[in-house]
Amino acid sequence: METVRRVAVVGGNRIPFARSNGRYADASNQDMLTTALDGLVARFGLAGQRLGEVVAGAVLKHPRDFNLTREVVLGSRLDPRTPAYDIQQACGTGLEATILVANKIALGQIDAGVAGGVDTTSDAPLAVNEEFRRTLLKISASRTLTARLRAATRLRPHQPFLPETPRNAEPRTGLSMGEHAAITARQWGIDRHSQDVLTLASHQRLAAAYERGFFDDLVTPYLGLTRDQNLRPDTSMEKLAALRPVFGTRGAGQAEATMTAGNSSPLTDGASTVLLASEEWAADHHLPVLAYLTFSEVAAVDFVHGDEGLLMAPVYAVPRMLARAGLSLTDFDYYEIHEAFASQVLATLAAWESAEFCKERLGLDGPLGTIDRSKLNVNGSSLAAGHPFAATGGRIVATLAKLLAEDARESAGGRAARPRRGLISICASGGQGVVAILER
Ligand SMILES: CC(=O)CC(=O)SCCNC(=O)CCNC(=O)[C@H](O)C(C)(C)COP(=O)(O)OP(=O)(O)OC[C@H]1O[C@@H](n2cnc3c(N)ncnc32)[C@H](O)[C@@H]1OP(=O)(O)O
Repeated sequence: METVRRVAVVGGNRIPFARSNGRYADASNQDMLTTALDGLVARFGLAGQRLGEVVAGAVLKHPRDFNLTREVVLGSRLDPRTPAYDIQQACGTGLEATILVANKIALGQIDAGVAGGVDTTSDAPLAVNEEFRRTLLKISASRTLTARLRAATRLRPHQPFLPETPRNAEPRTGLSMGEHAAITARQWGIDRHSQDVLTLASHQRLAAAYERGFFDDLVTPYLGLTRDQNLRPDTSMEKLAALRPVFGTRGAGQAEATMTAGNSSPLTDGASTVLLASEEWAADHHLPVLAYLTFSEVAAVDFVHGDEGLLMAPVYAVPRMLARAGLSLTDFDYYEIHEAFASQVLATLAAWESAEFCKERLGLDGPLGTIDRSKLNVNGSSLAAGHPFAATGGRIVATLAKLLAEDARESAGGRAARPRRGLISICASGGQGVVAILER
């Protein structure tokens, strides 16, 4: 059995995130992820190096992208002998990829690797309709001309013109992510004003972070974008309050619909990567360590048969992880809670603050705790930056690792100080949640 080693986050690189059908409308997943990876290679002097592995993925993937990540490695400046493969855990993909690479490093199976994710809603895959596809398969599998002609008689002129587009909907319920979040918002009584306050803070904090150069060594300009295209530094409570609700507007309770295009993350294109390594590998390559990935957890909720919110699985994953780590919810300097929707972040916090919920559902004696809001998403999150599904995890890991490193440097002035800690929480479709702890 190998010894468990500490896993270092060395750094990250992403491209600015673009609005759907915005600046990256003509870019593919492969183009974007290759650019993000090559930026990482350039930043850390990895050209020609053979890494342990590269793990990444996309939520919306074309059939042509058989092993997208391997194609990306072959198109990058890494040694082509670097193994690579795709994973998919919805919006948890980037963080799950990070955990996979980290686990192999911890077990001594590899010394360094890259985790990443990419998504485009502009270049989404289109499938031909099911009936047409089945007929084409039958024609191509037919062995004789007669059989082929017989299969071809099932073709109908309208079939080729009815493509199937991917829907941002949960297969088991047919509801969109936003509709699910609206149900949860109503269950938890999350009001419009609180959602807009969180949204405004996200934009203001992301803008401030860009202004002070925080992202200078995390984001590489691409196709004319130097910062996230969705960022609206000039947004205001008045502008947000003027937007009309877009989710929860049908059926019972429509009068209380609170979710708008402002307080929902937008459809986004983008890619991110993170370099992870053993401490020895980082030292051998003269690369400073930003932070360490110490714990992770994945949970799932039964949103199909029960009354659990689709995006509420992190509510369960976090306390389990805290119990294993011997920590409480308030033992953190920073909280990175992915902002799929402002209402979902606020419902998550409300659940942890509810004695009743924590007793009944989490088996605790009382509330899990209340977090200090000034420590939440201090450099903005998905409401402002956008949310290219699989790329969000890498954005968050790299951002938090750098934040912890900066903070440790500033607060200790070089002296040994208490460890700095950050919590990552990402909700994913399918009723799942991926969470992790970074320490410095
Ligand atoms: C998938 C997983 O596994 C887990 C998850 O993360 S779940 C989350 C997955 N993601 C989603 O579900 C995406 C949800 N978002 C959407 O579907 C779409 O963005 C949306 C339906 C909410 C809005 O779409 P849209 O109408 O095309 O947005 P958009 O045109 O940008 O904005 C509408 C208006 O609001 C305005 N607006 C948006 N944000 C604003 C802000 N912060 N301040 C001021 N105005 C704003 C825009 O300017 C626009 O105004 P005009 O019509 O006057 O131009």
